[in-house]
Amino acid sequence: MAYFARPSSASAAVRIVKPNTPDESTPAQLPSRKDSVPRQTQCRNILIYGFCKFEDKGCVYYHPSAPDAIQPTTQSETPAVASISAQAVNAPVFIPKSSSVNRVPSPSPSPPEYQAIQEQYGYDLGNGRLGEAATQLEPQYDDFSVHQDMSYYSASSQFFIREPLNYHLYTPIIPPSFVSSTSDSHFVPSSSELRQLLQTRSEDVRSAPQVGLGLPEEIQGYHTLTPLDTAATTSDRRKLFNWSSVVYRATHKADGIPYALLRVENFRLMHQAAFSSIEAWSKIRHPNIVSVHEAFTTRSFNDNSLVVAYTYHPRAQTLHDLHLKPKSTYQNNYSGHPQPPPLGAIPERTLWSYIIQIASAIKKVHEAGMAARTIDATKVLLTGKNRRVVRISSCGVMDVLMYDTHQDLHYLQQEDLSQFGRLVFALTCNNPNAASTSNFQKSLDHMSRMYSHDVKTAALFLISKSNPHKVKTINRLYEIIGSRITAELDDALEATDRYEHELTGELENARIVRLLCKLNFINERPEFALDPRWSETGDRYIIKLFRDYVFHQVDEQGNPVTNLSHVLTCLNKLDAGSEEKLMLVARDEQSCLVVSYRDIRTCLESAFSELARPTGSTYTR
Ligand SMILES: Nc1ncnc2c1ncn2[C@@H]1O[C@H](COP(=O)(O)OP(=O)(O)OP(=O)(O)O)[C@@H](O)[C@H]1O
Repeated sequence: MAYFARPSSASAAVRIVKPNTPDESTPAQLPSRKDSVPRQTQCRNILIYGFCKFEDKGCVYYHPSAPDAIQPTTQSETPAVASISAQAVNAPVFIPKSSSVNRVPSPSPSPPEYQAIQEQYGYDLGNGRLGEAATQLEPQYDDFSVHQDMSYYSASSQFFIREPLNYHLYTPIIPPSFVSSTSDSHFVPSSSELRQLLQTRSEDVRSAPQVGLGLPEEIQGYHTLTPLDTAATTSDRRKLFNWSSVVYRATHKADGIPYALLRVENFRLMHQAAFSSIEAWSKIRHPNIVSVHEAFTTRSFNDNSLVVAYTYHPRAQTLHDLHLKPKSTYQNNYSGHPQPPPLGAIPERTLWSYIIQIASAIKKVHEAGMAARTIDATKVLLTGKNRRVVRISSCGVMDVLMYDTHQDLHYLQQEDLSQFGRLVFALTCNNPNAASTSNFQKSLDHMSRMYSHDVKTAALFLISKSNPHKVKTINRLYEIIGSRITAELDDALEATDRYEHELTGELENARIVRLLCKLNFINERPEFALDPRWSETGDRYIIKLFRDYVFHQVDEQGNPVTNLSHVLTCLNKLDAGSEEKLMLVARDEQSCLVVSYRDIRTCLESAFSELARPTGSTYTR
């Protein structure tokens, strides 16, 4: 067998090739200085295997006695060169046993060392969502398969040992022990449901509008108007005070982002100053308030319409549609007897979440010297089922509509709290009119039976009349609900952990995509620099063989191996520049190269920078 050191300084690859007969030549496969070998260079077999089978059979490299052997880390001297000996050329041909057996053992570290690293850092070769995807795409690959490379550290001696990756370059998934719960929680659904949720939202944003609705093509830069109202007919629509309103989803041409347009029909703006409140609202940013962007009037709907543009929350549902629309027999079911929560009753934990979030929004608005004026089940949106975030919508529109009435701010703020109280009554009793005089006592009894004393106290405080001795303010509500805020905060923090956990799983994806892009930029570019053998020589050839190793392996029956975890493992190691060696086999199986992932990474970087070089590159045509 003949060994050729790849003379390029960029790579320490060991090339093992079938010897050529004198008239055979493979100029393109071997680097230009291929016929010289460094006689004083330590044989790479010593480095890799600890011995060289061919030491006495023609191997031209230096074979030190055991104590003299140069450790891999110190091997950086300038190699001397020498010609290949005749024996070397006639050495037996290396024939790989099977194309899938490409692993080469590597000397360090010891398995316990690696295990310690693994335990300490929770390091996972196939980490990330793509790792999960592997199991999803390939159900036949069980957990063991995804983590098959970790099996090197089983007791069985038939497994090879791998070097650890540069684990500091990796971001392991947060170990489950640090995430209080990875299952469905108050705020965050299970991983797969979260995925589905995000997909449905994205689908919602891209859904095509109905045709033939006679809506304007574009108003004030907003196009693709799609009505969002759930009312079956126009007459079923609720009124916004005395005005009919309709909500559209529309995309703005400047940023391509969808917005919710609230249109008030037949409204004539008398004073431009009425828009001053919209300006004030557009400065309010709060997680429980649907952000206001702008307002304008238009005649595009063949009337005088007022339009206010808000942030669009895909798949948002009003609390009314979710909890109060008649769909169960529970509505107005005041039997007077204790009863289990009926189907559709809001669990107390959820109710508190709503109360705390709405209170927080009102506090923000009142502290800004404004009033919300739309604390109503038809205007509070739930944006996401598990992540029970509620947001007050339609803010600012009442200020414009009622501009002429000049209402007192204190009165409006008191009214916000009363509206809030009526909302709590409605939600606890599944009845929009639960706080009306005729229903009041029955509703209170019902609330007492179904919910804790604190709910009743908060609801009564909110609908009570303010008096000089006991002024009703949002801050006073906080004194009542304070003890419940801790649970909400805990859940919110847990949700943050969960989201970070989910995000971490996605973190590596970008690196993998970048690597794939680079590989694809480089591979198969016969036209580059008018050189049809561009991919067949030098660094590019190694990259091409690596691509085959990663993607084009076949099993013993010749079937393509489509194991995504193998792909991810290889790409992760390439990205980390692991010193681990692998054997790359030419397609004709007549030659192979032993290289480290670090070598391949160097080749990749150099080939890519050659491609990406702005000047001097002829690939600009
Ligand atoms: N900012 C928004 N993002 C996403 N959806 C929204 C937004 N604002 C309102 N919607 C949706 O638009 C629909 C209509 O909102 P609207 O305020 O008119 O409610 P409504 O009074 O219940 O309507 P309806 O006229 O159907 O009775 C609701 O289903 C609501 O979920």
